[in-house]
Amino acid sequence: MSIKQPYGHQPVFKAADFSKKNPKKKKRARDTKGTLLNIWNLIDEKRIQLIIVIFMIVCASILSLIGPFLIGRIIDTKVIPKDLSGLPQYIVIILIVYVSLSITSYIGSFMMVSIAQRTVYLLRDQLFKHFQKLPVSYYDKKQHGELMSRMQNDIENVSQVLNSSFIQFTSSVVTLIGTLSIMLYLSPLLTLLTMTIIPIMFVSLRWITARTSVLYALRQKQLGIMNGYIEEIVNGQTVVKAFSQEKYVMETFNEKARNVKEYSFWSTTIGGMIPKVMNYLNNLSFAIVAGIGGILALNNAAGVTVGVIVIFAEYARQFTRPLSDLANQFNTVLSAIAGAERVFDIMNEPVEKDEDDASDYEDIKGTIEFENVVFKYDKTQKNPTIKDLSFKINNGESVALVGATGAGKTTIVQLILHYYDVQSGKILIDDIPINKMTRKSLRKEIGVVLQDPYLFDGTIKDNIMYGTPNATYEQVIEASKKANAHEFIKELESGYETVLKGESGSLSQGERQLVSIARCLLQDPKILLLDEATSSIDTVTEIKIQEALETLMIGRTSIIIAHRLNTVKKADLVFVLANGELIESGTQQALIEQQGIYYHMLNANDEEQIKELH
Ligand SMILES: Nc1ncnc2c1ncn2[C@@H]1O[C@H](COP(=O)(O)OP(=O)(O)OP(=O)(O)O)[C@@H](O)[C@H]1O
Repeated sequence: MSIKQPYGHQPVFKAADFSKKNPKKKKRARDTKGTLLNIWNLIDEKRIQLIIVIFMIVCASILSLIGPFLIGRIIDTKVIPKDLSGLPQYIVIILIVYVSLSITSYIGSFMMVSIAQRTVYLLRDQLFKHFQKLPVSYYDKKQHGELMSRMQNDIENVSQVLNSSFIQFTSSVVTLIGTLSIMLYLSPLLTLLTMTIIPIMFVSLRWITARTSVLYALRQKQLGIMNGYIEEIVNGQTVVKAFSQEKYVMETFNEKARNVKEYSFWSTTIGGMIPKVMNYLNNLSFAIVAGIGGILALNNAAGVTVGVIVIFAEYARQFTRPLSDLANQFNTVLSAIAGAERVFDIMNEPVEKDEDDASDYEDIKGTIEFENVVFKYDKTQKNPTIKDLSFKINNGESVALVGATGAGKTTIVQLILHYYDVQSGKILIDDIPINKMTRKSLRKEIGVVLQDPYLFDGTIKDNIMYGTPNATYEQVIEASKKANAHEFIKELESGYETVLKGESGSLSQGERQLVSIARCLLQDPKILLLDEATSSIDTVTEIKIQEALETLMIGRTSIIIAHRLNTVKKADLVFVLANGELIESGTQQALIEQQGIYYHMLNANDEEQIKELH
């Protein structure tokens, strides 16, 4: 959680804050063509369907142009000359036109929704699958919120555009071209008059959208900040309460919510001007066409008739609507393409990949060896996190890693799991470099028990079976008994079927660790990597954990990031680390006798502690 000055104030929104500097620039895709091509590839087997949709949209748009044209013709050829012959046929044709219009646009929309949903499903599915394959180093560099935003917002934008904007966009283009062509054909003069409003329309729309796009972007940003804050505070509730920061949290939230409110108010208010302005301009254009067209019709000039005026009145509306739609949709489409590009960017990130000559190893015994290992998390890092580290742990041995915070204990564990590649040196399991083993076969033989074990939403049984889905219920109980977890689980109302929700429900940290030890026992790995819990666990549970860990360690090579003397005492060897280097190693007896760093770490003044270790 970020630390802020209590009761400090964040800058609040000022109406004058929004400038016309366009933040959209950043949101434009770098490679629009490439991104569209990627989407096209994703649509894949639905391409024919997409072409049918485009055909339906074109038909619907043409049909919507025919309707007013026919009405105008009826006025000129039937109503004004008072000749009603053939009128019923005209009416039937108009009916057919409008019914066909409804059918084609319905079919088009229906098919488009199916294409859109499938495409978005594929996009989500592929992105999620890719998330599973990305190396741990990728997640180190990215914020959790950012990745969530790709998964949710960016894909949602693509979904919206495919669901509705695509049809609107295509139909606007066809309608615009069609209307303009018919208008020019009927009366170039009236067409020119209708178009007099276009410059006014463009200037006013530009003025409005320049402001709304900034405001919408700022609103989204503020919304993101507010949502991030909610997530942070929900997760950190216990800390908020422990430090009595409720008032500060409420004030800070209020400020963020106020920003969202202000930006939403201004963006909606200014954005809401668009339909009003368009309506006003439509009426203006109608007045011009009706006024000047009327004079021309009365004087039988320029081929203008009452029917033509009626057609123009309708077309003038049809002409400005797609223009404003296009202006509105343009940014939505561009920002969705940019969102899609960000999604494809992630999908282009290299995945965790085994070397070509890596093989599956079935019978790992569990010897672990580091040979002059040098490792940096980041290539630009000046000092390596692990510096020329060498050691060997024979199979079945247990090693306690000790050292100050930041010494590199967790890093060693992560390197054995092959989460990262080392810069130089070798890590060997049973004399085989781990980069020659598939990660799957390596990790299958490594059990991990973390300080604060992660349990998933689901039953306790499901959590114990997480790495061993084919285990029987009896095996689950047996593992739990060995892990000292059976006692507390059976006391729960639903026993093994107790559902854990959100941060492992109501289990204590100690109980969570017992469940994770049971999970590890069931997995029955050759190598164990343990990170002992640091926080205080009640003595009874602690004894249970100690016992469970001892059971777990029998017959396995174990590396324990030890925080308790008792654990260190029971390990075969102690490795003392400082700044990524092994500065002392040996049995604890030998280290104490050596009276070196480990001895001093144990607090040389505390005779009791030393005695306890002997
Ligand atoms: N993902 C990471 N990216 C960059 N640096 C990291 C990363 N993880 C750890 N480090 C750095 O590497 C060094 C060793 O960290 P590591 O977590 O291995 O120490 P540790 O001995 O396990 O400490 P602790 O006892 O506090 O858990 C630290 O300086 C830490 O800041």
